[in-house]
Amino acid sequence: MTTSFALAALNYATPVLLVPYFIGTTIFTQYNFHFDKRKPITTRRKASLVVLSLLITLSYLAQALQYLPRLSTTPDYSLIHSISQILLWISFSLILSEISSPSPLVWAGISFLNLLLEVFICAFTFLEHGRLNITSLSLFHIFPLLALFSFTFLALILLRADYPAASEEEVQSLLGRNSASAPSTTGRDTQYNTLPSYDGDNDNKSESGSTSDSDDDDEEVCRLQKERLESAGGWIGYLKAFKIFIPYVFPMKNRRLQLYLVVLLINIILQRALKILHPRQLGIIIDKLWEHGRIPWGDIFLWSVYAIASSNSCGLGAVNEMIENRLASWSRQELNYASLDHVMSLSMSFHDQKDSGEVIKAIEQGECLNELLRLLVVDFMPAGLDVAISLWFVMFLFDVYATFIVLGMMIIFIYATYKISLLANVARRVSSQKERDESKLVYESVGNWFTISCFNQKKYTMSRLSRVLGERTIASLRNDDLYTYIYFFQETAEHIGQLCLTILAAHRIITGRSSVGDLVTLESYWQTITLPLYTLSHDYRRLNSALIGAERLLQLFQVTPAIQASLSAQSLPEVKGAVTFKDVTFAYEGREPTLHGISLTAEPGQSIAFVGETGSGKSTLFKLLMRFYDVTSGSIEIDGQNISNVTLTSLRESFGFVPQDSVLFNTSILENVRYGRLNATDEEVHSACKAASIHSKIMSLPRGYASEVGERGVKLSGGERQRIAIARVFLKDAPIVLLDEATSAMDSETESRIQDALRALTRGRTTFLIAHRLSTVVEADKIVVVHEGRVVEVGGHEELLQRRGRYFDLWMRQGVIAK
Ligand SMILES: Nc1ncnc2c1ncn2[C@@H]1O[C@H](COP(=O)(O)OP(=O)(O)OP(=O)(O)O)[C@@H](O)[C@H]1O
Repeated sequence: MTTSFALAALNYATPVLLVPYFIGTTIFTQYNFHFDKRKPITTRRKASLVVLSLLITLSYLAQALQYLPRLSTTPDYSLIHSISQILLWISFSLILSEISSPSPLVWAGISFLNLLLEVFICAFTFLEHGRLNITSLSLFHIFPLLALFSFTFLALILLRADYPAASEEEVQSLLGRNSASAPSTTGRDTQYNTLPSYDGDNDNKSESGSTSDSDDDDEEVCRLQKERLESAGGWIGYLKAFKIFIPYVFPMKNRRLQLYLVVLLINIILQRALKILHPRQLGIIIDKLWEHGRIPWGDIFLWSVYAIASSNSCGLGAVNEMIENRLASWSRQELNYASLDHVMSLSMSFHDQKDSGEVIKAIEQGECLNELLRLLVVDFMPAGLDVAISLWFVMFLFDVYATFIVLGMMIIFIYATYKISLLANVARRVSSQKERDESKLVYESVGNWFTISCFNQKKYTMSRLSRVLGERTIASLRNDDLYTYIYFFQETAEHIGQLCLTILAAHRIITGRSSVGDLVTLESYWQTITLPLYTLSHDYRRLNSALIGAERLLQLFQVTPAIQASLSAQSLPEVKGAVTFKDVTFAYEGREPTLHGISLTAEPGQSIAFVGETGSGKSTLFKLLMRFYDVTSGSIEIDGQNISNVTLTSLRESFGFVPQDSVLFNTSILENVRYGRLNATDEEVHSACKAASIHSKIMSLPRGYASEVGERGVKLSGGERQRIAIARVFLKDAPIVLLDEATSAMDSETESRIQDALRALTRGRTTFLIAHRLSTVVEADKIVVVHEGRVVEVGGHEELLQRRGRYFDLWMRQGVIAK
C-alpha cells in the first residue's frame, strides 16, 4: 500500500517539480545575466542537447503506447506520467532548438531531477512487483537522461576553461532581433526573452552622449537598450529601470483613481469566474432539461444574468473600459507634461545633436507606455489566468486527459505562431522601413516643391516615388502573406484540439462518466480556451512595439541636463551689468577648442563689440555668457558672481538677446512680441514696436497686430523678423543686452533708422554686440577683435585704426568694398 502510494506520488511529482524548476532557474539565469554569459553552451554543442531531449521524448512515447489501453479506464498515474512527460519534453526540445545558448544550470538541473525521480520510480516498481516490468521500465528514460545530465553537468563545471564566450549575435533581444532588419543567417534566432549582450557600460546617458542622427530608428533604440541591458545584468534588471515611470502610471496621489484601479482588478477576477459560470450554467440547463423534461426557469434566468454581467458592452467589460480610459487619460496627461518639461530643461548640447523629429517622437511615446501597461494588466495577466483556469476546468469537466489535449493544442499553437512570427517580424520591419521611405519622399517632395519646380525635376521625383511605392507593395504583401500563414496554423491547431476534445467528451458520455451538459459546457466554453492564445500571440507583437516605444521614452528620460545649477545656486540679485571673462577656454564636444584663454571686462553700462571673421567664435561667447554651454576652463562672472553658481532662470532673466536668425512662433505678431514679457499691455507692445521701427509696417498689414506670421515667421522678411526680435528685447527691459548681428538682415536705410532705437535700448545697459558691418560698431566703448578663438585686439574705434592691425585691415577692406 505504502509502496504503491509512493509510486503514484513519484509519477505525479515529476512534471510538478520539473516545471517550477525550469521556470525558476530560467528566471535566475536571466536575472544573473553575467553568470549565464560566462557559461554558455555553444550552438554546435546545443544540437546534441536537442537530440538527447528528443530521445527522452521518444522513450516516454514508447512507454505511453504500452499504457494506451488504459486510456478508456479511470485515469492511471503511469499513463498520466508518460503523457505529461511527453508534453514536457516536446516543449523542452522545441525550446532547446530555438534558444541560442542554453544555460547548463537549467538543463543539468532538469535532467538530474528527472533522472533521480525515474531511478526512484524504477526502484519502487521493483519493490511493488518484485521484478522490473518492461512496460514500466524507467531504464528507457534513464539512459538518455543520464547522457543529457552528464553533458550539461560537464558543461557547467568545465565551460569556463573550455568554451569561448557567447558571441554577441548569439544572444537575442527581448524586443526581437537587435539588428533591426537583418535576417539571421545562422538559424540561431532567439533565446527566449533574452536581451543581447553588449560591450558598453553606459547606463545613464548624458545629454552630450546621445549620438543618433537617424530620424526613425528602432535600431538605435535597440543599441542603447543593449547597453543598458549589459549594465543592468539581465532583462529583469533592465525592466527595473522603467520604475521611473511609476509616478506617471500609478496614481499615487489620486485616491479616486486608486479606487478605480482596485475596482478594475476586482472586475478582472470576477470576469474570470463569470467565464466559467456562464457556459457551466448552460450545461446545467441542458442536463435539467434532459433529466426532468421541464423548463428550469431559475437556471435560465441565472444564465442570462451571467451573460449580461460578462458581456463587454453592458457588463463588467463596460465598467472596465471606462476605468481604463480614465486611467489612461490621466497617465497620458502626466507623461506628456513630464516629458516636454524634461526636454525643455535639457541643454543646447542635447538639442544641437538630436533631430527634433526624433525627440518629438520620443515625447509622444507616452502612449506606448500606456499601451504597455494596458497590455500587461488588462490583456496578458487575465489571458494567462484564463489559460491556467481552462486547463483546470476541462479536467474538472472530464479528466486529466482533456487537459493534456488542451496542452498539446497550446504547444502546437504557440510554436507555429512563434516560428512564423520570426519571419513575419523581419518582413514587418522591412515593410515599415519602406513605408517610412515613402512618407519621407512624399514629405521631402512637398517641402521642396519650389526647388523641384525651379529645376524642373518633377519627373525625376515621380520616378523615385514610383520605385519606392513598388518596393513598399512587395514588402507589405510578403508581410500580409506571413500573417495569413500564422492565422492558418493557429486555426488548424484550434480545430484539431476541439475535435480531439469533443471525441474524448463523447466517449466519456457514452461510458457514463460525463453528462451531455458537460459537452455543451465545453463547446460553449471553447472560446475562453482559445481566445487567450490569440490574445497572447496577437498582443505579443503589440507588446514588442509598445516596449520599443517605451524604451525610447525611457532613454529620453534618462538623459540628464548637461547644464545644471549647483545645489547651492542662488538667484542673481539685481544685476548692475559688470561682466568678466576670466581666461575662458571652450571646446564643443569632440572638437578642437573654439575659444582660447579669453579674458575681458565690461563695466556696467558699457558697450562691447565683437568683430572678426566668420567662425572665429563670437556667437560662442554669447552662448557661454547665457550658459547654454559650460566653459571648459576659466570662468565668467556677472557682478563678481560666477555664473555657474547662480540659478539658470535668474541668469537668463538678465539678458535681452537678439539672435542672428530670429525665429518666431506661428501665431500673431502681438503674441510674438509679447513673448518678451508676458504681462505687457497692448500699448507697451506697440511702444516696443515703435522703438524697433516696425510699428507702421505692422499697421499696414490687413490684420495689423493680429496678423499671423506663419511657421517660424516665414510670412515676414528677415529684417522684419529681426525688428520684432528687437521689440521683444525692448519689452523685456533686461540689464544686459546681447545683439548678435541684430541688424544684418536690414537694408542700410532701415539699419540707420533703427540705430537710434538701439542706442535708446542700450543706454544704461551693458551691451555686447556682434557685427560684421563695422560701421555699426564705431560708437562702441570697446571693440574686441576675435581671431581663431583668441582676442587679438581691444580698444576704441580710433585707437584700433591707429594701431593699423587686424581691425584696420577689416575696416579698410569694408571701405574698399563699400566704394
Ligand atoms: N553646436 C556646435 N557644435 C560644434 N561646433 C560648433 C557649434 N556651434 C558652432 N560651432 C563651431 O564653433 C566655431 C565658432 O562658431 P561661432 O558661431 O561662435 O562663430 P562666429 O564667430 O559667431 O561666426 P559667424 O560670424 O559666422 O556667426 C565654428 O567653427 C563653428 O563651426
